[in-house]
Amino acid sequence: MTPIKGPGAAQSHDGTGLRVAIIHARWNEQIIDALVSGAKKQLLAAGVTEENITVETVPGSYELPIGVQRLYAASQVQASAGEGISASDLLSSSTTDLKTTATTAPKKAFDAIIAIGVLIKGATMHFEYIADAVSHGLMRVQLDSGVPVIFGLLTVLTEEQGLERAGLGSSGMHNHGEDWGSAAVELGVKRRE
Ligand SMILES: O=Nc1c(NC[C@H](O)[C@H](O)[C@H](O)CO)[nH]c(=O)[nH]c1=O
Repeated sequence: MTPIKGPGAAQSHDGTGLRVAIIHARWNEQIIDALVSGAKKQLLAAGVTEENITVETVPGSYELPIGVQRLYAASQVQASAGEGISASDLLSSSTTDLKTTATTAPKKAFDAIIAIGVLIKGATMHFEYIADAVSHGLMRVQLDSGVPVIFGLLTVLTEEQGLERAGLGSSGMHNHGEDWGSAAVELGVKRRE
């Protein structure tokens, strides 16, 4: 029987020419790395080129909203400044701890940004406060800036739940990062229309 819960039938969108950023926290790296790989795999499969995918990191999920905000703003400056200005020069001038891996500035601002983090419930209320702050923060950045921000924050109660949702568990659950990559392409394409 087809499960009721799930992302629905896959749609196909042409990601050619899209510029997408993946910004991820560095906590719980084994799960993070699998999620980032899954998202990147879907971006490439949709035609987004390697040079149009920028990967950034922040210390933890709590830094994702400011990281997304600063990264998008830097890409807008890049777009107005044109080629040749390295993104890291632009970012370093903004006294942020974000360092992009880009070497030359593509002309476009990001069409979509995927924010990836993994929060694992501990013995205190820290998990709840970060999850709430980051969820609202990413939504605010998305609506204020107009750039689609794909919500890639896993809020899991156990390590096993996190491994399962990164496609690393024994249940065969799919890698949720792939859903996020597909969502970034769809929203990026629709934003251009
Ligand atoms: O505590 N657990 C986690 C965590 N804490 C750090 C937090 O996001 C932030 O970086 C620091 O508080 C400094 O601002 N960050 C995560 O991504 N996952 C966790 O499971």
